[in-house]
Amino acid sequence: MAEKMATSGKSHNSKEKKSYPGGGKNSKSSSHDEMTLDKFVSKMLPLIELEKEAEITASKDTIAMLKPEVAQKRGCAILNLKCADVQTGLLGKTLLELQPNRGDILPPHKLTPHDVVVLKSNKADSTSAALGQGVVYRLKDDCITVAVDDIPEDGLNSSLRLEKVANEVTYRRLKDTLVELSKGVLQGPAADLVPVLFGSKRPTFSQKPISFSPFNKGLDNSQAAAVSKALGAHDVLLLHGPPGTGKTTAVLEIILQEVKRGSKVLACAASNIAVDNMVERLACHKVKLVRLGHPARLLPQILESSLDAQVLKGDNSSLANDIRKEIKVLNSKFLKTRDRKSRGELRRELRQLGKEERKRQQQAISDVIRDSNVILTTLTGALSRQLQDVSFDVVIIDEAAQALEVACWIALLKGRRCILAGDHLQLPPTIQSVEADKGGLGRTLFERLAAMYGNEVMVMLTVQYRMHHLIMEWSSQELYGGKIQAHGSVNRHTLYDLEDVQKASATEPTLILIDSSGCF
Ligand SMILES: Nc1ncnc2c1ncn2[C@@H]1O[C@H](COP(=O)(O)OP(=O)(O)OP(=O)(O)O)[C@@H](O)[C@H]1O
Repeated sequence: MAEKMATSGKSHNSKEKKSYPGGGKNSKSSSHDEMTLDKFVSKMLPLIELEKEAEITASKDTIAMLKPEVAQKRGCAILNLKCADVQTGLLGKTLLELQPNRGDILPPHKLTPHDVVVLKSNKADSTSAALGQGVVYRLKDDCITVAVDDIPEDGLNSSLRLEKVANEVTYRRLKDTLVELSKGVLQGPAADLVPVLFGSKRPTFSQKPISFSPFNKGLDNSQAAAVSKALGAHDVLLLHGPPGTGKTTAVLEIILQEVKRGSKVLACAASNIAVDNMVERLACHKVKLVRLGHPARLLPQILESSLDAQVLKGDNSSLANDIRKEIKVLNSKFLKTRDRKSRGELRRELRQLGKEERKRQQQAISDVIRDSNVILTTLTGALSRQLQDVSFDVVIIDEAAQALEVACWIALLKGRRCILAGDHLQLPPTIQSVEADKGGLGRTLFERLAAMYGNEVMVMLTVQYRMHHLIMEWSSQELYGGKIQAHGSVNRHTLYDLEDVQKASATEPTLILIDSSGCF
């Protein structure tokens, strides 16, 4: 899935060294960069399919072809579970709490919140149909809670097992986006943005620099210039942030300035952690924001900002709460009932109530979305039902150089302007399929626009706040045209300067180069 592609695993990307993009108005783009919308769609559709197949094959390799006991040993299945409780969560989802049949704690496993899993009878072989499919919602040592759309018809009273499966939802969303991009987009909010991002219309900026009174009084000159340029961008700006130069700091200032001027902002990143980071850093400002996404995937400290938490506070959700209580009572009845006919009736009643609850919840959700100035979500989360028909004045994407271009389009189609923050000279997204990678799936929008427009749409941050100048020097010279400076607060700091670090040969020098040839 896109998030994983962006953050984990071994990349097949073969780029080893990139040159500094000294593009600009007069820079010539290679034929590789002359990408029309039609070309893009027809090129990406098969590559997405290849990537999906690669992920499915990888997951089949680890589960379906293995005996259940072996799959458990490898951490991608949990055997011998019993269903200890059934509850309802937000939007009528059913939460199944599964506990070990034997012993107090679950066996060691690699399941994490938001993994897609199937629930099977413990005795079922690898080809048997699943009782249901769901998402890991909560994990504790002694139980695992799975959110399913519908309560399984049969089998919950027997011994169960969970198996991790490939998440095809992301790929479906990527494909849906490509299809949308290819047809109705010219009437959508991004109608004027699309031609600019495909090179058939020139990007424009405000004639005069936009002055602003910063919320963050400590912005350095390059950050302030980047914010000003972003506020003056009529369609697109690339905020190029080499390591530790305060890319996210500048992004937050842009968000706050946009809200101040009355914009509705969609702020995204490829990974949940990067989105949570923005939420956490925005929370101290008086800005109406909401974080979309499954609560099981959010950092505990930002749960208050989540859609679930805000919906629960809204007036519209009290009715839904009453319905949920009713559902809970019926659910426990359902678990105890063995008679087939009564189970069927209970199921019908539960379905009806679930529908009603969803309707009420949907209203409560729409209220929160309408009243928020900033909506934060992962890129694939931007295609969620909650944002259907919602448009934005500006879409801001952090970590844009680690996100698939197709994933960026999920968010971009909802906005009139966009700001992409990232560094295309660092690692690109991870692609599982060698063929898809060769075909160009991993080439990011950030990189493509940097090559197509160069400095015409790009500003670079030039002061870094993370490392000693000697560590920075190499990358600054090799990749960033020697333009990066180390801020005074880090310019000369070493490991040894940190509290509780002992003086030693490994902590005193700034940089130790180790010849690793022959080590592997
Ligand atoms: N103007 C500034 N003055 C002082 N510290 C700053 C400034 N801008 C950024 N920093 C600090 O620099 C560090 C990096 O900032 P930030 O996380 O915004 O950068 P980034 O470029 O997004 O980082 P990364 O390299 O992880 O992508 C943070 O500790 C931040 O507080």
